[in-house]
Amino acid sequence: MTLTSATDVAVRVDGLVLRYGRTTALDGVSVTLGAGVTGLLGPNGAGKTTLLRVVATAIRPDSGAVSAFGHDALSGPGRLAVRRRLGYLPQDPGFHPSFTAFEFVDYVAILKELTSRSARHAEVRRVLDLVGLDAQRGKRIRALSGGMRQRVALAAALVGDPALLILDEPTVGLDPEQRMRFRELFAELAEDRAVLLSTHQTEDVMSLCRVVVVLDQGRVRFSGAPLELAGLAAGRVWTSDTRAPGALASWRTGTGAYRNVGDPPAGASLLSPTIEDGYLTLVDLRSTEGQR
Ligand SMILES: Nc1ncnc2c1ncn2[C@@H]1O[C@H](COP(=O)(O)OP(=O)(O)OP(=O)(O)O)[C@@H](O)[C@H]1O
Repeated sequence: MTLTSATDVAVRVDGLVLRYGRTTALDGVSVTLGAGVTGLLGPNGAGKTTLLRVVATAIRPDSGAVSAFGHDALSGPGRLAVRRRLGYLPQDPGFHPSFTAFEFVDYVAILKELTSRSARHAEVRRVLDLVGLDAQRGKRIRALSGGMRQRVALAAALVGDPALLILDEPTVGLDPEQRMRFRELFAELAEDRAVLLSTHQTEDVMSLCRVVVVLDQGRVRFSGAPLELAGLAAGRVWTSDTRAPGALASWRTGTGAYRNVGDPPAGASLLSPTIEDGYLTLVDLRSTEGQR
């Protein structure tokens, strides 16, 4: 199945609950993914990585359902069918530092059941080329920069041309130029694929995502277009000459004026909200800081 329109559902997650001991990491999460990039935002510990790992079939939930491309991802045969169609870039890809970039991606390709050596090697060259690492393919991973390692991990996720890409903070630690390159690549890949992207970068969400899901304490707090998320803060962002003590967030900007998010005082001079402002109105970071 190729995803031809944004309304084709690739993945359906329904009522996921997952506990680690006494911590409830997912508390009844439901989401659907179609073609395009779905961004996952949320504070540290919100459950983003846990959700990605469930969709990637790396861990099982305590309850709930996950289906992808019409297969039940929680049953044995369904799980295998789903695994064959997904690529996963975890936060820690488990590199063996003495492997070369080529060897690492080749090793992943073997795990992905590409048994013909020549076809597999052609695929490894294709994905390394796609992430711009063709010239570095013989370099050992320990000798690569952090950004290049991220690209190796992305190449590994792209082996076999998966219809579903699951990316856990793929742009962390990248410089702005590399982030831009990754964005270009994700946008291109997402034209006919479902991409689930966990990130703390609200600019990535604004520039890439068709849908953004905000998770907080294991629950979906928002699901909609990035502009709708920004719109939640309409009328709640204002500028002032001094810090606004009652605001959810108040900071002095480079111009010397304060930017405030929260309930404005009468007569405040309002600003256009960003996606970050919308996020701040949903997730009151002050109420959760002590718990994380
Ligand atoms: N293997 C584990 N054992 C016990 N608790 C865990 C485990 N993995 C995650 N948790 C807990 O589950 C909750 C959700 O964690 P998760 O890693 O999914 O959050 P996250 O949104 O990805 O956070 P971050 O933005 O920091 O990566 C947290 O309270 C975390 O401490």
